[in-house]
Amino acid sequence: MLPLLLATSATAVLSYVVLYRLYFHPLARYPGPWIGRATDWYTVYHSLKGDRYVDFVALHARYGDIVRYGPNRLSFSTVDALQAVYGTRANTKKSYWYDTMTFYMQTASTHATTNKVQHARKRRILAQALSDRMLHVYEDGFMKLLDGFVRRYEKPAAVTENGWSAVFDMEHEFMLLNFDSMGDFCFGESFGSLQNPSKADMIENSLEAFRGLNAIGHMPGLSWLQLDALASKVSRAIKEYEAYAAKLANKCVEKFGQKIHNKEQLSCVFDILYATSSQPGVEGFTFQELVSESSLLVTTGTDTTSGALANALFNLLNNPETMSRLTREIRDTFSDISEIRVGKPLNDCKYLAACIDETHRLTSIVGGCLMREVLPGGITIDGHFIPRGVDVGVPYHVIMRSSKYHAAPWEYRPQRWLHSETSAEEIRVARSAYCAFGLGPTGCVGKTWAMMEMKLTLAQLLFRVLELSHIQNHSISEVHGIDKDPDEWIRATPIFGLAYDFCLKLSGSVAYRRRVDSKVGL
Ligand code: HEM
Repeated sequence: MLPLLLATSATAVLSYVVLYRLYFHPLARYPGPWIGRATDWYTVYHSLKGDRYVDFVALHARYGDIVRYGPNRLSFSTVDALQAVYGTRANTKKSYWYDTMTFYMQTASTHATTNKVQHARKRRILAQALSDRMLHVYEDGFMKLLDGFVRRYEKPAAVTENGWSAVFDMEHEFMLLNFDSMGDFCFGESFGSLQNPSKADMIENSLEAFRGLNAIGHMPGLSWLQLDALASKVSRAIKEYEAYAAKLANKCVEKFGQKIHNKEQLSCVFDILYATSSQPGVEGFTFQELVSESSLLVTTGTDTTSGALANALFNLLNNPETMSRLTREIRDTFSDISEIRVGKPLNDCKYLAACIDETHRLTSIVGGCLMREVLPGGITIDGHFIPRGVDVGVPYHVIMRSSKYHAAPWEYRPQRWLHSETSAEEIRVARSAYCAFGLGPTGCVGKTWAMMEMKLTLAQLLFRVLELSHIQNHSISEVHGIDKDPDEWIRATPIFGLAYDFCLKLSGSVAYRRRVDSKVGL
């Protein structure tokens, strides 16, 4: 009798919750899939499946500019929403989703800090270490790694008789390069994964494990139900990584004293953060915060930049004319590989910048919808008042491929960003919907460095390598799961799904023929 009573009560409560959410909730008038309006299991399912970036495209195509995809969640697809949700004056804060990071880390990094005051404090310090004028400090370390990276394909063993190299998984190759470069950038020493790829296992394990953490972020109840075993791998991977980062940080502190004593230049982000934090009157980072900040920079900076490079290569390989034009620009601008450095000639490569912008637009590395919680006082988006407490966001793959803002939005057309080929008005409209690096006070603080790494890597690669070709053929519809003629999107190889919301990586297995002439000194 008791079990029956309990089952009946549970069913009654559940029915009440579902009916309330569907018909009486303050967001009840907004359209969306009924299962999503009723429960966050909808989002958990898609997070675990890793297809939220595709799902948002389908949801907005079906329901319009506003979609209720969770009981308390709204997704928007307009420029007005971008500003209202993420802009400088947005009355929002990072949502609960970011707090899940602190389940497993001792101290929240800037990225994981949801308190606006604390976030602003950390961000001010971080911005000093990553400002434009610091680029030259980090440049030498990166150039050395990049040289080793490009040369690695020049070893005789990598080349077959007909001049083609062995096949490389370029997404993985870029990951090793960027992992090492972030080690150098953050702690002043490369992780050495280009020489020994197993050194990158730590980061690869943690990425796959983020799948569970991501799901919990969308439904905190999962952790109350002790289902965070889903993320136990995250916990292990992050602990292992934190211990490693703490070791590196201690080493940096030791070296810092010597550098000051010998009047040497401070050369890594940790040094700059440590120096800034030690200034009198500055509410700087504690040692624990320094470790957390630098180690988290490594993960935020590795996966994003390497993924974006992989996506750039994917788009170029699938658009041979664009590849030729870009290669011409690089080779007309530089007459020797040693000239490809940070500076004006590289910045003057307008087509290179356009190819990178177009890569971010069409194949944004940010997969899902970065959530913000509406603060007291609410916000108004496109004339709709959204009350406090609601989670709001704009999915990148929707807004950056919207025909409202971009002509032929599914085509890779770098010229859409060039004033010589596109009207100022079209560019203004497209820019207003461009958000690859986020916007406002929580936008990417590493953007300048990331863009520089991408420009240098692509320029060096296209300067040195004669020809690149995809080896394995998979259609883009396999990658994106969208209804698109595969012939338009030839030869893509999905390498990495979408374990974490923050990641869409394409590219694939690539072989190359190297350029053999005096200019590249081979
Ligand atoms: C192509 C490469 C990159 C892309 C597309 C990218 C994109 C983004 C985006 C969209 C955000 C906002 C995330 C959010 O709101 O949750 C972000 C934040 C951030 N990015 Fe990047 N990023 C890239 C590379 C980098 C690099 C190289 C670094 C480090 C040097 C970096 C450090 C950060 C940090 C620390 C934040 C958090 C900022 C804050 O909360 O104030 N990113 N990035």
